[in-house]
Amino acid sequence: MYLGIDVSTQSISGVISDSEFAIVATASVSLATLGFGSPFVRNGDEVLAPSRMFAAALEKLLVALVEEEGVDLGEIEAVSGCGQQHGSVFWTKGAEGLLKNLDPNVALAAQLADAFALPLAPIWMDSSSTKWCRALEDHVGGPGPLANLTGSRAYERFTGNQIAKIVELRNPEFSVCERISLISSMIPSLLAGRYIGIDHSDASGMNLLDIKSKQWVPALLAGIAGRSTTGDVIKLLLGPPQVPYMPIGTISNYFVERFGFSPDCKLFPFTGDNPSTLAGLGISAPGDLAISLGTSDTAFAVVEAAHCRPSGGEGHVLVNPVDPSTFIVMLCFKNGSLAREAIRDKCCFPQTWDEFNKVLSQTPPGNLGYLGFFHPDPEITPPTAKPATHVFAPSSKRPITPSPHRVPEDPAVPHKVQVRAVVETHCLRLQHHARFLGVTSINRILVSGGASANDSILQVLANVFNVPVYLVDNPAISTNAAAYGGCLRAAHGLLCADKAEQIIERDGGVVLDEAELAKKSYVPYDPEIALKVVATPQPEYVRVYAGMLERFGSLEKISVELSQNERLW
Ligand SMILES: Nc1ncnc2c1ncn2[C@@H]1O[C@H](COP(=O)(O)OP(=O)(O)O)[C@@H](O)[C@H]1O
Ligand SMILES: O=C(CO)[C@@H](O)[C@H](O)COP(=O)(O)O
Repeated sequence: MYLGIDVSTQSISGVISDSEFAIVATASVSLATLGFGSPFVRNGDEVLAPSRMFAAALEKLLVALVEEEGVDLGEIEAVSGCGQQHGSVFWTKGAEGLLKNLDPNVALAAQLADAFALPLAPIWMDSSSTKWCRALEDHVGGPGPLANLTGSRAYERFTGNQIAKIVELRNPEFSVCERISLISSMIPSLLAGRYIGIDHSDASGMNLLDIKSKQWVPALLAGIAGRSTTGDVIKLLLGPPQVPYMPIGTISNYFVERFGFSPDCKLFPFTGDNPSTLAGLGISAPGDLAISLGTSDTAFAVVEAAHCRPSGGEGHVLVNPVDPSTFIVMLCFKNGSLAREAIRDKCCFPQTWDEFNKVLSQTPPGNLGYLGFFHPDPEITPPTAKPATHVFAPSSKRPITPSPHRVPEDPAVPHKVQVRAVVETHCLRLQHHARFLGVTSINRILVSGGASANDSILQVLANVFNVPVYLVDNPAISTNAAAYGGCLRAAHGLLCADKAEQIIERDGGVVLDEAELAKKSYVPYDPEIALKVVATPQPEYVRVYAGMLERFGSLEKISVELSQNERLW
C-alpha cells in the first residue's frame, strides 16, 4: 500500500491506496482542532503559521488512520505527499539532533517545543515582502530576467523574498537557524528523522531555483543574503534541491515504534500541493486545465518545455515533479474559498452552501449587469496592496460601494446580487488570466479542492470557459486529489528506484540520466476510467459570459487602481 499526505492551508489529509491505486482508507484533520488556534495568524500584511502545528497535524492524522480507520501502517511500502506551497520552516540549532533522537513514547509536537528559530513562520498568504521582491528583481536586472531564470517574477509569498525579509528584520532568530525547510520538506524530515531537501517542483516557488538546471542560483542566494550573511550560508541552510522521484531513505524508528510502520517503508520527497494535485488528477494531456478551488483558487496545466515562456508577466512556471521533460504553468488567486465564505456568511441564512446555491439561483447568469470584486485579503493575481471590495452596477465604471475595505451594506446591492457576483467574478478571472499562461487551447477542466463539491459553481465555470468540467468519480479521490497524488508519486518513485537498480546491475556504473528514467517510469494514472462530467456548457449562458469578458477586464483594472490608491475615496 502507498500513503499520500497533504498538509494544506486548513487541514491535513491522508490517503492510503493499494498497489492498483484503489482507495483503502482516507482521513482528514482540521488544523484548527490541534490546539494552536486558527491555522494561520494575520498581522497586517504578514500571514504566519506555527511550525509545530504541522508536526501535531502529522501525528493526529496517523492516529486517525490507525484508530478510526483501522489501518495497519505496517503494510505501507512507500510514503510521499505535499504541502501548501511557499510556507517556510526555520529550524533552530540542534533541531536535527532532536529529530534523530525522538522518543517513541512522547508525542511528536511536544518534543519539538524548542526546535524552531521562528515559532511562527510565513505561509503563502503573506504579502509583506514587497520591498525585498523589488530588491531581488533589481539585483538580476528586473522582473523579466528573474522570471526567465526561476519561472516567476518576484512574488511576495515566494520563499526567497520571505527569507530576505527575515535576514534583515529578524537577524537574531536567523543567526541561530540551522536549516530552512518548506512545509513540504518539513514533513518528510519528520518522517525520516533528519533533514530532507526541498524538491525541484516546490523549490520553483521560491524565486531561487534555476528551473532548467534545477540548481540554486548563486546570484539569487547572494541577492537575498543582504549585508548580514552570504549566499553560501543560505545555500547550506537550504541544502541541495531534491530530485522529486528518487528515494530519500526509510522511515525513522520513531514512526516504526509509535505507529507500527515497517522499518523498510520507503520515503519519497514531498512536493507542493498544486503539483501533487496535478499528479493526482493525472494531468498530462495538452488541452487539460486543472482548477483547484481550495483556500486559494489555482489553475494549472502541463506545457512542453519548448512552450514554456516565462516573461516577467503573470503566473508561474514550475518544474513538473512527475515528468521533468515538461513544466507546469500556474495561476494563483488568494481570495478563493475564504472570500466566498465571507459572502455566504453575510448574505445567506442559514449560512450553508445549500442556501448559498439557492440564493445564487435567484439571479440570472450575467447578474443583470452587476460585477463585484471581493478581496478580504490583498490579491495575488492581479496584485493589490490592500483588501478591497468593489461592486459595479450595470454599465457603470464607478463602484457603488462607499468603502473599499468592507463588503457593501448598501441596499442598492441586494444579497443575491453579491452571491452571484462573487461566483461569476471568480470564474471570469480564471478565464481572463488563463490566456496569459500560454496554454493554447483548453478542451476540458478537471476540478479539485473544497469548492469542487459545489455543482452550481462548477456550472458557472463550464459556461464561462465553454468547456465541460470533470471531477474524479470517487469522492475519496476528488476531495483528496493532492494527497492521492502522493500515493501515485510514491509508486512512481519506487519504479524509478527499481529501474535505476536494474540499470546499475545490468550495465555496471552507468551514469544515469534521472530525468529520462523518470519519464520512462511515469505511467500516468488513466483518468478517463474514473472521471465524470459534472457540468457542460449551456450555449445561451456561454454567450452571456463571452459578452462580459471585455468589461470584466476593464473593471478589474479599475478595481486594482482603486485599491492601490485610497485617496480616490
Ligand atoms: N459545497 C461547497 N461549496 C463551496 N465551497 C466549499 C464547499 N465545501 C467546502 N468548501 C470550501 O472549501 C474550503 C476548503 O477547501 P480545501 O481544498 O479543503 O482547502 P485547503 O486545501 O486549502 O486546506 C473551505 O474554505 C470551504 O469554504
Ligand atoms: O500559493 C499557492 C500556490 O502558489 C497556494 O495555492 C498554496 O499552495 C495553498 O494552497 P491551498 O491550501 O489553497 O490548496
